[in-house]
Amino acid sequence: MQTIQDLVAAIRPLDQHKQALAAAHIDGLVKPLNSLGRLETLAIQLAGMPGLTRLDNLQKEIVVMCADHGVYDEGVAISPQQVTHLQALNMLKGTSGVCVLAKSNGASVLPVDIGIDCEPIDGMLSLKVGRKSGNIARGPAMSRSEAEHLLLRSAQLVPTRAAEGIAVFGTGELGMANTTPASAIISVLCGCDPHEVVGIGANLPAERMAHKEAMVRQAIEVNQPNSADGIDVLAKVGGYDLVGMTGVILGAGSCGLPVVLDGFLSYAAAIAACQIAPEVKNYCIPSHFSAEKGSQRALEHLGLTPYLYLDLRLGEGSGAALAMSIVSAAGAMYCEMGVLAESGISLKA
Ligand SMILES: O=C(O)c1ccc[n+]([C@@H]2O[C@H](COP(=O)([O-])O)[C@@H](O)[C@H]2O)c1
Ligand SMILES: Cc1cc2nc[nH]c2cc1C
Repeated sequence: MQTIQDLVAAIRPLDQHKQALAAAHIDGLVKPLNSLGRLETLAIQLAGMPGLTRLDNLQKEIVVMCADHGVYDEGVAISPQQVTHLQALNMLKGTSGVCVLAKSNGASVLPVDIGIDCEPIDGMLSLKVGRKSGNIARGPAMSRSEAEHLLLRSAQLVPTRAAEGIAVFGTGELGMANTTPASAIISVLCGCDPHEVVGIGANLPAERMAHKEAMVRQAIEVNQPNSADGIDVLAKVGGYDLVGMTGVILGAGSCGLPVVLDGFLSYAAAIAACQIAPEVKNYCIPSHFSAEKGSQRALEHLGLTPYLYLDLRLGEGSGAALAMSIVSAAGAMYCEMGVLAESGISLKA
């Protein structure tokens, strides 16, 4: 993929003919009509994706974009910044929350250093162009060319992993303070006040919330991001991990493959991806409703209804990992259920 334009142009609409055939197939399965609810609409969504050749035995992977954020220095998060580095090591060891949930749902985890504030980590894929993004409360997170470079490199991970058999991608992240840039992205692209979207992140005390909100407001004022240009918004008030997630979403769309979103950070990335290429929404599968404050607003903007309501707010891709089992179940239902016509059952009394 040479340019962002190529990436966007490769995102095709879902195949409506295949979807109509899939809907008819599902209606003929041995069950009352529509009784598998959203599992049925999910299978129809998957059936329309040009990159999926089969729906059974789907191989799944969560790509965890790990990065640090300059805006951490403004006191917008309480976890020590080194947690990004230390928890990235746990990603490699398999002891992080997402690793455990991915394993129990038959998915692999691909941790990526896309800007952790540390020396290169042995055994970890690196797309790093800097050790942490710029402080958005004082200037841009990165240059436009850095954002474009990282977007393309992240998108390229999808065909690379798809060549190894991965069919379903999940968006994960890790980055202390990243709910601050995510709130800024959502405020700008949804056209709403920061007060509507700024939340506690990883347990910011109530007395620091007004300051975090002020920093989001300041970031937008200082940088003046153009809400009609998703890349400008990501570069000015985003962060490396958020750009990486946006790249994975666009990359999945360009390969005609599904991408399962995680929580608040992936809502921000998905909103940016949809600004850049609206067609990519068809490839997005929501997972859970994050407990972060701005979730309702962000999901409304995306027009997506999550499958799981579990009060999760860990991030890392943990909710995407859980929802992978729903994606697999939709595929199994589609491929393995018996058909009414061969069952001797008539639905009419
Ligand atoms: O996924 C979510 O909805 C979510 C909500 C709040 C916090 N997080 C995680 O917590 C970190 C960001 O929180 P904070 O307070 O440091 O901005 C980052 O590593 C995220 O993975 C994640
Ligand atoms: C331990 C820890 C793990 C995390 N995973 C995502 N954000 C996190 C924040 C903390 C503090």
